Amino acid sequence: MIARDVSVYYGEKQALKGVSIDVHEDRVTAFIGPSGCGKSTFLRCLNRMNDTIPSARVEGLIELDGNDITSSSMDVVQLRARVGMVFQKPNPFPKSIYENVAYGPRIHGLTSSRAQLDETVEKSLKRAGLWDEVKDRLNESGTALSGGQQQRLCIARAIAVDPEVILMDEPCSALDPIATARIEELIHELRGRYAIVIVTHNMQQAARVSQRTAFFHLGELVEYGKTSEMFTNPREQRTQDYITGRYG
Ligand SMILES: Nc1ncnc2c1ncn2[C@@H]1O[C@H](COP(=O)(O)OP(=O)(O)OP(=O)(O)O)[C@@H](O)[C@H]1O
Repeated sequence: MIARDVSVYYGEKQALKGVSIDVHEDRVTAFIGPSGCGKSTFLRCLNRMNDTIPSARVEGLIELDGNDITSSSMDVVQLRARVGMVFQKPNPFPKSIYENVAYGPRIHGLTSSRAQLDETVEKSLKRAGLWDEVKDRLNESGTALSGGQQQRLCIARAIAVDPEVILMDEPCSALDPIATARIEELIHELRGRYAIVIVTHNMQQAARVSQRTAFFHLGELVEYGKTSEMFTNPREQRTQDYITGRYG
């Protein structure tokens, strides 16, 4: 996925200023920066979630496989299957565990029989590291699971439609350390199969899970590069100040 000169306005206020970035298909990219710097705003550009905010206006070019996703002819439902999203608060549908995962493949017509759908549900739950915990209670409500399990269910739901990119907006901030560690392990396991972009407040988490890091400040992309280099030898003073805890 590539973004070129992307700016976002909420009414008159400019929240993002000319951001350009290439998201690598086989890597995990972390977006870091102090509160209000525009990380989530930019993440939401990548699957047109800003469309749901009436005051938001997006300028610039964002391409997925060479197609401009900002174009009015882009099918947004289709786009959100190709570029899935996992939110800060786990948000399973108030339906069974099975239905949470089966919903996407069904509405997108990805399976032709019940057996095939069963297979997709099982495969997605396995990839999300949840199958063993739920295989005997697929008909129970998704909302009855623990927070960490709910988040893995949301990841299984995203995976079920075979996306190219998975966007995660602070996916662990509502979870305890054990549930957080499981999600981080899962990110490792999913890497290579999907491009993953994760917004995180937690710099240790960015350092642990990502290979590329983008540092945002006041709506600008200040620095983007290899995570290992960014945390040991940042090019920009503002990055240095942030990672050493001088602000944010
Ligand atoms: N729906 C909205 N309407 C108006 N302004 C908004 C809206 N969402 C975000 N903003 C503003 O845009 C700027 C960037 O916000 P954004 O949420 O993208 O930052 P962030 O880096 O993700 O912050 P945080 O880490 O606190 O979530 C902020 O000044 C914020 O107040």
